[in-house]
Parts: sequence; C-alpha cells; structure tokens
Amino acid sequence: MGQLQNGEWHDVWYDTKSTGGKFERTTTTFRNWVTTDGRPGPSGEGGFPAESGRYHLYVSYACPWAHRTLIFRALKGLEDHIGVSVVHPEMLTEGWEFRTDFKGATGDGLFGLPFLRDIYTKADPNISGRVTVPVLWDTERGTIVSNESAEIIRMLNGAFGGLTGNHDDYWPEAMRDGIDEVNERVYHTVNNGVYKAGFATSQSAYDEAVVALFDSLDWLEDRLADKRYLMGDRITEADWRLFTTLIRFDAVYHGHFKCNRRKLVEYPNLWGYTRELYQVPGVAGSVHFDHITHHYHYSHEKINPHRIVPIGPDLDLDAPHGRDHLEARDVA
Ligand SMILES: N[C@@H](CCC(=O)N[C@@H](CS)C(=O)NCC(=O)O)C(=O)O
Repeated sequence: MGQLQNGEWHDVWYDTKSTGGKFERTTTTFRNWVTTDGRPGPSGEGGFPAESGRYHLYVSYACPWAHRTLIFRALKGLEDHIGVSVVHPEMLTEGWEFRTDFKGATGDGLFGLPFLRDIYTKADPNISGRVTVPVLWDTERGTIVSNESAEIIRMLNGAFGGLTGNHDDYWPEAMRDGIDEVNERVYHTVNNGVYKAGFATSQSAYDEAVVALFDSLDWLEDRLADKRYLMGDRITEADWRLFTTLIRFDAVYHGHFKCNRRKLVEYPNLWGYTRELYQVPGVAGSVHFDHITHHYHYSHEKINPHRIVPIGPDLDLDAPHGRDHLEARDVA
C-alpha cells in the first residue's frame, strides 16, 4: 500500500499517528460527472456525455466501494456499454496491480499497464494522493472522470437511460433528502465504521468506532422490522450502499476488523434483507468471496502478519429471505 506524490510512488501505510490512532479516509481527487448530454454535473467540468463503449470501470471485486458501481452497472443494464477491468486482490507495496494470476483478475483491459497507479498518472502525470478503486475512465478524452463511488453510482443510475431504455430509479427525486440522511449515518458508522474499527491503532479509536457501528446495526435491525427496505417499500441507492458492507461482514469485518460483538447472521431482519438483495437478478454475479476474503487477510500485513487467509463462514445466501410479508413495489 502506498500513494503518489507528484506522480512518484511512495510505499507508506495509513498515517494514524497524527489523529490519536484514528483512521481518516482522505477525500477523492476526480469529481467530474457523466451526464446525458455532457453538461457539467454537480461538481467538476462538463464534456462527458453518456455514450456506449466510451467509459471503462477499474474495480476490485474485494472493495465495497467499487462493488457499488458493479451492482449499478448490472442493475441498469450497462454491461454492454461500460467495460470493466478487475485488479488482483492482493494490494501490497505497489498498490493495486493488474496481475492476472488469480481467478477473475483481468489485467488492464485498455492499456495493458502493470499497476492501477499508472492509470492515475496517465490522467495526471503530477498527481498526488491515494490510488483507489473504483475509477471511471473516459477512453475518448483519455482521463479519469471520477474515482468517487458515491457519485459514479448516481451517474450510472441517471445518465444512461436514453441509451439502454432502463429507467429504473434508485435515487428518486422525492426521496432524496431521506436517502441522503440514511446514507450519512450508514457511511460514517457502518461503511467506513468497519474500517475505522479495523485500522484503529489505539484502544479509544477502536472503542469509539465499534460502539457506533453496533449502535447503527441495532438501529437498522429495528428499521427493517416493518420496512422491506431502508426507505420503505422500494429499493433505493441507500440499500445498495449498505449491502456491500453487510455482505462482507461475517467473512471479513467480524474477524479481521474485530467487529465481533455480533455476526450479521444473528440479526434476523438484516440477514434476511441481505439475502433478499443478494437474490435480486444480477447481484449475486457481482459478489466474489474469493477476492473479498483473500484481499483483506493477505493485504493488511499490519493486522494479519502471517497472511493466513481463513476458511470463512458457510453462508447460505440462496436460502429463502422470508421478507415477503412486508410490502414491496417496483423501482421504475
Ligand atoms: N471514496 C472512495 C474510496 C475508495 C477506496 O477507499 N477504495 C479502497 C479499496 S476498498 C482503495 O482503493 N484503497 C487503496 C488505498 O487507500 O491506498 C470511493 O468511495 O470511491
């Protein structure tokens, strides 16, 4: 693991010394938007119109943030319009690599480059910062549109309907404030909360993160007692953002990140809800437990110095989800 400083690679682990042992996620560099007609989006510059075959996603199957973009690509019928390259699950001193010696790792499908950082320096030779997945690459302008998953999923949700005819909407206008409110708590205490617990280097930083995480899981468990999905009777973006953390919970976060007050399977509502989302057509194909389990345990040498990859729990994600008694309606 490392980062770029003025286009040069430096192998450094996360700095938690300056923050009293707390892991703080840095902000994202590329913030442009693909829009229907190329007009600028909420941030960055314009000139990125939705076109078939023009954009390419760089992802890791292990990463929960990249996973969101793969789910939206599948749900929105974008497989034939947006290509994908999958990095190797081991993220070591060179950062994400395009090695292909692991099932499902594709290499760099556009340029045949060895490292993900080469894609970042192709976009900006003097770039500084972390080299993260996902990356949405524009093959026409030869640059990165965005490396912020929260924004990439909104582009995939909203910009390509004219091309695909798929107008399913996971961020409906009338629900946006409510969705954003749920996202905010879920992001800080669950999505990023597991990382704050796992990467903490002081007891107090770990305690703070792990308590907030399980408070939120209790809150979500209650919320899902009479709601089929987080926002009620229709699936929204908020559900997919939560799903990619829940699906990794028992396999990785419970043990490797010490989020072990309870397992996900011990929450009846959350566990049924996770199975239902997993069973939505197109979603199971985006879940790769081999990459997930291998990545975390092998890459984080500071947490797991012998790099033993555990066997992992047997999870029956295809079991009936048992949530049919709660009302549901279409996303269109
Ligand atoms: N804000 C980014 C965060 C993405 C992120 O942190 N990805 C992780 C993998 S799960 C990564 O690539 N980390 C490499 C690093 O931090 O050096 C997003 O949501 O798109």
